[in-house]
Amino acid sequence: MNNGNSRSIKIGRIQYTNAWPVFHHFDPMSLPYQTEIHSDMPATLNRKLRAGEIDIAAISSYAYGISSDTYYLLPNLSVSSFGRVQSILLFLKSPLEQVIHGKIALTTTSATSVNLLKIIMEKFYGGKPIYEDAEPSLEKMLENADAALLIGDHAIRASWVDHGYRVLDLGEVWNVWTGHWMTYALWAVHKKTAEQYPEAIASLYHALLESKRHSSQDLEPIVSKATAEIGGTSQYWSNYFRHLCHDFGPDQKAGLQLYFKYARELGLMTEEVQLSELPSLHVPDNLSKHR
Ligand SMILES: C=C(O[C@@H]1C=C(C(=O)O)C=C[C@H]1O)C(=O)O
Repeated sequence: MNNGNSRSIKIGRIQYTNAWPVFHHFDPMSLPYQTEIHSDMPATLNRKLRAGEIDIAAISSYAYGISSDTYYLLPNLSVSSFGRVQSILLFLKSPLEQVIHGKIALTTTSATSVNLLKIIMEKFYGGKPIYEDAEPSLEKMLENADAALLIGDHAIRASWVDHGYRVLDLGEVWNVWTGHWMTYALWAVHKKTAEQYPEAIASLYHALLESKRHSSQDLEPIVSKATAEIGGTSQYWSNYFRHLCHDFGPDQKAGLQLYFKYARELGLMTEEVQLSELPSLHVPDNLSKHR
């Protein structure tokens, strides 16, 4: 159905399980306007949103930070953790003392975590490693690097293999050093799209919130789906989803602003970031089936 929109709204969906609680019960077909779903790795969605190839997406919080003037944030949506996240992992082939001055292979799928790793290596550990981008495949990455950073399901699968490498959970390291939350992903919409199609974006936003609410009340559907599609036990996935937080309140904002501050201090970004949220809108009945 096309309810007055002259074109479909293009939505970017992170393929990794960490975003499932927000997307699983989100049915774009139930929205009263046309949509197009782009299901991709975070780094691809960052690029597509930046290029205007999509209108609204879950993207790396770092990617939001460097383009925050052109996007609105969808309030109270994120992928965050307080401490261990279990899917942002540095696998160490060499001892840590060697890694911090050695070579680290970085997954090409990430933006937040590669910069979080730089903050940890350089600001917290006082090192200066060489970084090299690589496809997310642990053994290949470690062929000529001292350590390898993987995120999302690539990290989860690699953590199940009995390879004997020491593993650092970057959510945990961040929390130990700062006492803060860490936010890895945010939902952003082009200001232009939000201004042109305010009701469509508001109803889409409400559908995402509704999916998040549904998942938080009952993890079973996403736990079963993850077990069937990725493997592992239902205990593993229940524990994984329980440790993730998909809200974005004052505590998560404070942690993310500290990350942005450290990133600026290291020259990884230049501007201060205003977290400007989508202005709240009344969703007319005919545009929301999700209230
Ligand atoms: C929690 C995670 O957060 C992800 C990390 C991202 C990044 O490093 O840029 C982007 C999106 C998130 O989905 C994860 O990868 O497991």
